[in-house]
Amino acid sequence: MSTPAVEITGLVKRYGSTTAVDGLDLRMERGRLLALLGPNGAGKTTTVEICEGFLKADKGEVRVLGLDPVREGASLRPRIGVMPQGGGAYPGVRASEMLSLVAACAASPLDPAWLLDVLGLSSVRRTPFKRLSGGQQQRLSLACAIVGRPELVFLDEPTAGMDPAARRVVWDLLGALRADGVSVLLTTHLMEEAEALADDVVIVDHGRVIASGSPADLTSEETGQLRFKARSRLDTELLAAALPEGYLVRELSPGSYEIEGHVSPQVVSAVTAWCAQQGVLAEELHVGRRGLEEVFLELTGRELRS
Ligand SMILES: Nc1ncnc2c1ncn2[C@@H]1O[C@H](COP(=O)(O)OP(=O)(O)OP(=O)(O)O)[C@@H](O)[C@H]1O
Repeated sequence: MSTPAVEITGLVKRYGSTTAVDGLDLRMERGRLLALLGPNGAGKTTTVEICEGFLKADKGEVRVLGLDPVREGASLRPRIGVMPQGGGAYPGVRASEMLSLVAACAASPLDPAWLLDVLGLSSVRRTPFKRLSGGQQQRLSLACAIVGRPELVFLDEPTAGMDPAARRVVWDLLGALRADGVSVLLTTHLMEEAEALADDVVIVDHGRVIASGSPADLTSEETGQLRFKARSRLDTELLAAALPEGYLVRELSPGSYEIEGHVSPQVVSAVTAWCAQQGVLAEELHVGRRGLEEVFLELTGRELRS
């Protein structure tokens, strides 16, 4: 079996009296896309920067592609791509020059012109970095991170500040990278992004992992909702009595009902049977699971950053 893309054990990093990372464990297999989620200040960027070799850990073991990012940084750097938070470039350099410069450092780079085109940046290729919009700067930074055909890319909030069309372009590109077997570790505040892209999600808070699994694993907890429409003012107490104990039945607005609890096939059948007994047809029946955002908020007890 190949070494994992990233393996972190007992990672600790302190800044003075602040413990940014507090005994974090994480394992990411090759060829996966892992999304690191967590509230502001949870320790995501610190963790990623330690993996990239930019910061030194105070305690713990970190291996990236089997290498120590600090001691073996020189061997590791050509094999990874890095997109730091907020991009980062010489303000006066033109978009295409910057990408070509980075490409020139790689043994077998992608064609910079093609990459600019894929990321919708061809029309601004002669524009200095400082005059690009925030979203364009982000896309250029992403291009720089992947132009060298890395085996593993670290992307710190890659789509922050992008409009929905640009975000879609980036998502497509990340999907293509993953299909090519590239390992991707990204941080994000967008639950939709994690749900759409990630094979694995790791939620951190206060510098520790508080939950991990696939998006489906994390959202397939017992609680779900069944919604349906019927005539208004059905007797919700009577409906609740027809279900096993513990289900909450509410009329959200006239004629619009919600049942909260574990929605099994038996529950769906009991609801429709009960409606039939009342001589009403349950329409627009919808079974929903909790989204990643709800799970996240419940676990961290905090609002997301917008
Ligand atoms: N250079 C630094 N000096 C002092 N404290 C720092 C430094 N960098 C980060 N911290 C602190 O370490 C903690 C973790 O910060 P980090 O940037 O890793 O969190 P994050 O999860 O990436 O947050 P965000 O979602 O806001 O980017 C925070 O309390 C932060 O204030």
